[in-house]
Amino acid sequence: MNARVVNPPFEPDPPAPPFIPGPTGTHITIRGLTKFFAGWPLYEDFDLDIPKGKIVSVFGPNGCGKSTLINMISGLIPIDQGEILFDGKSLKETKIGYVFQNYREAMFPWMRTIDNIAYPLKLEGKSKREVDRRLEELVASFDVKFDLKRYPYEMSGGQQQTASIMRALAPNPEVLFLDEPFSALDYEMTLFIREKLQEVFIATGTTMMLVSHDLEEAVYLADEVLLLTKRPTKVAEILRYGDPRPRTVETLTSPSFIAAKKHSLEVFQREVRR
Ligand SMILES: Nc1ncnc2c1ncn2[C@@H]1O[C@H](COP(=O)(O)OP(=O)(O)OP(=O)(O)O)[C@@H](O)[C@H]1O
Repeated sequence: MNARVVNPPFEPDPPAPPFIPGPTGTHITIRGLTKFFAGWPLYEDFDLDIPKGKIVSVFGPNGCGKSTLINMISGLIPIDQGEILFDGKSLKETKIGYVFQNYREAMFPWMRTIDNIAYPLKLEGKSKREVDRRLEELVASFDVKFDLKRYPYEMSGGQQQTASIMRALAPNPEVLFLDEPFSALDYEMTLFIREKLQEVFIATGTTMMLVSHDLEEAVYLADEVLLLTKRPTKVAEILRYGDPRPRTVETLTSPSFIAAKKHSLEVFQREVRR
């Protein structure tokens, strides 16, 4: 008689590896992050610790997944596998802000700029008094000289991006993600917004993750430069850069800045050629 196996033996999934927390001072812990696009791995079993109260610049070869990384951490793109925790909490329990490269599509065109900035506060159910107080604080800290009653499309690119950053910061996020926030701006506006961002960072200590194509900008703002490999993407190196803040035009010619930039460039070139 032929023995026929009707039900194959039950094989439970292998147990998930134990979650290993990051070192003291870690804000975002990423473990076993896996993401495939069209059957091709972009990230596979990727681990990373992002420190709290620091600016981390993400830099790496074209298409290595810089934007996808911050989009996965911020929940804009789903992950295939892995775990991402913010101070041990899930994304749902964490307040985050996001600044897009394309500010023209980031604002609601039917709302005045001031209402765009107030929008996340209203979503949180803040009273008119609380909203007005927070808006006043933001206007003061960004030294806003333009009319926020105008619609976004009536303002310059730099003014729109300033307003986008104000909106992202309005609810006092625990983490701010910025995807090439300066790449569509002229140099003067880039310098202005970069300084404002640095001032806000000094005042609030908000953890920030910044994707940048510009190595000078990436290093200038960073406490850590996260240098990535080509895909399947790994951490090539994490470069710590500790010049005191506020960093100024003089910083750009300091030996430590030049050394950090040179080293980052060497790692980048090594990875591009690999
Ligand atoms: N929705 C998608 N479907 C398929 N492939 C995708 C998708 N999104 C991104 N990719 C691919 O994943 C890779 C990483 O994209 P991503 O935009 O994150 O890289 P990046 O490092 O930010 O790129 P760049 O340096 O060009 O700004 C690229 O090869 C891209 O083509």
